[in-house]
Amino acid sequence: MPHYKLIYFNMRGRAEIIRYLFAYLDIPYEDHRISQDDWPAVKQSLAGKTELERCQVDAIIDTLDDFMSRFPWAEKKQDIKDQMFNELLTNDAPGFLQDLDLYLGKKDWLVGNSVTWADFYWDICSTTLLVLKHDLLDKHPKLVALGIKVRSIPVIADWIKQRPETRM
Ligand SMILES: CCC(=O)N1CCc2c(cnn2-c2cccc(F)c2)C1
Repeated sequence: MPHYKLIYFNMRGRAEIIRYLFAYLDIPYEDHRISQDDWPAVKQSLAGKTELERCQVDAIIDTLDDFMSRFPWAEKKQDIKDQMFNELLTNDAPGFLQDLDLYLGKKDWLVGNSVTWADFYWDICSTTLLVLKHDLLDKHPKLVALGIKVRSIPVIADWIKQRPETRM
């Protein structure tokens, strides 16, 4: 049984639904509650170094998630699903990727001068998009290089090595 650790603040908030599910399914987990005193240090380790960078990280995360959320993942009619996926990958993805490529520019990372979870999320989303369209990033070598940089971070590389192999 994997060891689950739920990290949130000492409040119900957005975590309580997860706590209910763990309780209902009788799944053991560590209910780690970050104190207000510890939050500044934890927050700094997770995101950008300034408020502006943190906003930029959030904006990129939401932009990636919005695009990925447009795919009808749960569509049961395969012909409809295929058509919608193809339209998104053919008609919408090029403009989305052009914008992201422009935003990355000549930087090493999407935000600031060190890795953030925006870079992580780009690698996660682009890995799935490449499964769907293998040549998707052929015109975006800098975006490909960003994914390679993320996956070369030792602890990320270790996770990828040990995670279950799944198509999506
Ligand atoms: C039936 C459900 C299903 O096939 N999937 C669930 C959604 C999903 C998959 C792969 N990426 N992805 C995703 C990632 C980030 C944001 C987002 F909205 C979606 C596969």
